[in-house]
Amino acid sequence: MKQALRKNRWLIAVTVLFSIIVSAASVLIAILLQRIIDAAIQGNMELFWQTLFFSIGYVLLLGLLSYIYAISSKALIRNWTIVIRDQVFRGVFRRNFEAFSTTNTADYLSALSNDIKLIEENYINPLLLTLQNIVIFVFSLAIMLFISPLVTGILIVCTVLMFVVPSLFGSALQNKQNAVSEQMSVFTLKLKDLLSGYEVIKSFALGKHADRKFGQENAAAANTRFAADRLLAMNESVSEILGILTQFSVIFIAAYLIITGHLSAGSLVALVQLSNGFVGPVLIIMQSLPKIQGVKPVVDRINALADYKDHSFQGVLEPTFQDNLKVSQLSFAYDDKKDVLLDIELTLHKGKKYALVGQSGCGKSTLVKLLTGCYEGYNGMISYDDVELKQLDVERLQQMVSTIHQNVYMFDTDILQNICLDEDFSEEAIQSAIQRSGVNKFLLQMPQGLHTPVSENGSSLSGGQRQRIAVARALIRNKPILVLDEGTSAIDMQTAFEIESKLLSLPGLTLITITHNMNPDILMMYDEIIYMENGRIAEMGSLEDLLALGGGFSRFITLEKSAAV
Ligand SMILES: Nc1ncnc2c1ncn2[C@@H]1O[C@H](COP(=O)(O)OP(=O)(O)OP(=O)(O)O)[C@@H](O)[C@H]1O
Repeated sequence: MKQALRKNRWLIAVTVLFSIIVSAASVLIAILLQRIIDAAIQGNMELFWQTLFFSIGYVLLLGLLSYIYAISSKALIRNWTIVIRDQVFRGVFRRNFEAFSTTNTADYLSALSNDIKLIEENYINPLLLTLQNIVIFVFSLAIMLFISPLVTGILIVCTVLMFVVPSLFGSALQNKQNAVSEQMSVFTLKLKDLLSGYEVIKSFALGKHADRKFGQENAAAANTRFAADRLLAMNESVSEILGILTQFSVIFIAAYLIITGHLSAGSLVALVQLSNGFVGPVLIIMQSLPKIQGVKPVVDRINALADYKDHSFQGVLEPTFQDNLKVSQLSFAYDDKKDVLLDIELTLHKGKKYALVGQSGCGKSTLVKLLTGCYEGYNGMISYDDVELKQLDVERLQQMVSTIHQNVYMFDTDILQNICLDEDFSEEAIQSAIQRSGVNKFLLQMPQGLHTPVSENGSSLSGGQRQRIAVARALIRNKPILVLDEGTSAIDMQTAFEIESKLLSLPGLTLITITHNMNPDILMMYDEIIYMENGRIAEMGSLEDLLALGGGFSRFITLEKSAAV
């Protein structure tokens, strides 16, 4: 937040300056009114014309100044919104894999939309209003003191009373605003869940259930907002009543002073006008301060997201992978309760091909995530060319690895952009990647070819087509390490075989394939099969060696094959 405001300091200065000028100038209306009324009562035609011409010029100038203020304050809000959204977005992407996945993405969405809007409405706007009204208040006070110290004294007493109100509502409102933000976050989360689950809801005919769930969340969000608005309304009404009482006091006392000959009629009009400029600002400040106070937890949350610093993996050494990747006595638990990986000993050599197999949940994906620097909290050692991973610059390490996941995310653009992902590649590289991945096979059926739109998360493509695009995405980058996390599971057997065979024949590439495909024709092409059981490496060797061993892997492959039949 502070940085976002600092970046706009010139615009803030202009806005504040014009806010002061416009506010001060608007107070002078009272003096003009006093002069017109007194001129009329005294029958002073010269003063009348003088004041009339001055008033016309004054109103035109005030209009122009107000316009400049309005434009600069809107530009300030626009710039602030751009900067703060950018900062929150970058803060989210500064999170490492582990930190990112501990928060639901709906929370990030809610912060970037609802929370920023809440801050604009309940922090930035009230802050500008408060400043403007402080200026009006001070100028009105000065002129009123000049016209009638007695009336001013009474006004001050009433105003002190009015200031007590916001402090009564402040902390209650803070809790309510916080609840609104939290409830909106829950609402966004549920809504995202329901929309993402569209297919499941439709295919299981769960429309009514979805309606009911949405209805509950919708009502809960609206009711939480209403609870905060109810308190705001009470705060505003109490302030309003106090304001009216104050104005009545001024009029009655001023009227008394006119009757006793201590005040002119013009001064009464000026005092009434000034009391508006005195009470009005106090009212606005009273309504604005609780809003500013109330939205503080939301501001804190946005600050925490924008200023997020990743303290994991502080290593700075340039990673290399000339020879090997070693793992020694590696253990890991996600939640400090149960070890997901235990005493892993492993050496992977550059250019070799490894198949990682084992029952679902035995820790295959977790092992690969640790090898590629996704989680830092492991015990034991992972080293690239004998340098511990924690000493390496992990961002650069991750640039050496391409991963093809089972569930491929597709951006809502076309096929080409989903392969290149905003990077520039030569025509030759693109053609080579689409050939080797098998993308060319289905492009023939598409009139727009590589420029065919894929729709939201690739919904206009089949699972296999999405996976082939993911393979092209990885191949075009030519990284030394490729992780295939069941990355061809949705492709037909023949194409999957072709793709995997091509990957297996790339000489410099180190391939780690997590697979449930127990086809011996493919498995025999791997240099080593790493068979895992309950978080440990149970067996490791070529297909031939492991089958000859007749241990856990042999039983596993037999079971998998019979399950597939
Ligand atoms: N982010 C996470 N937080 C907590 N536990 C997790 C997380 N990811 C995985 N696990 C747990 O860790 C264990 C190993 O999961 P992992 O995904 O590594 O298994 P896997 O062998 O790759 O399974 P599969 O073959 O089904 O993909 C499982 O018990 C799983 O529930």
